[in-house]
Amino acid sequence: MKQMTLFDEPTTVLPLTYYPDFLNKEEADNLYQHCQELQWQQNQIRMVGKTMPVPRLECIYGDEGCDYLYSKSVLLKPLPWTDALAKLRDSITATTGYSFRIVIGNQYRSGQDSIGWHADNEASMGIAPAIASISLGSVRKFQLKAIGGKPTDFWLEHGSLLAMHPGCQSTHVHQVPKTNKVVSTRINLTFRPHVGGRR
Ligand SMILES: O=C(O)CCC(=O)C(=O)O
Ligand SMILES: [Fe+2]
Repeated sequence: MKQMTLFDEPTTVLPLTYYPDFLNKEEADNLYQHCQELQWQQNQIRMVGKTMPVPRLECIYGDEGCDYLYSKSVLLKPLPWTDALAKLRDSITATTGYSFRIVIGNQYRSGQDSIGWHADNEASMGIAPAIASISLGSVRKFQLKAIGGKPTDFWLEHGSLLAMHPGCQSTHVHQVPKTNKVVSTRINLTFRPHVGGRR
């Protein structure tokens, strides 16, 4: 007997959820303004024996003592939550059901700022972390692929929320590639859990 199929092509279920209109235009514009006043830093990363500037600006806010070390070389020490970031954290928790202890900001100043293929699997976030990210400003391409698989492209819009579910960081990697298109600033806020520190 011929097997019935519902789809012409095999479909893949991706371990993320995209909410394009998580914030309305006014909320997103106000948050973008607030983010411009955050304490952005130009950090240095050590890779293959060389020290180089991280290709974006970064900032971190969160619970006391929730330090975050990535790529074994960049140590981020959280500043206390601002009211606006704490409010945003709570509304993301209300939508997704996930809890967060820190938020890391990325500021992509131009198309030459980027983040390469990686998974956010630092031990400080615990096992199978859920990560939620808010995008503001210019739209940039975000790619997600299963390890050894082909990328799926997402265009992360102003005011959108992307939730990467538990397990995503073990099975998939993601990036925001450089682009030669003329793009202005994009700000991304990634809310993350943390196993240490004080509440
Ligand atoms: O800018 C983005 O959308 C992704 C940022 C990211 O992957 C990270 O901070 O780990
Ligand atoms: Fe990431």
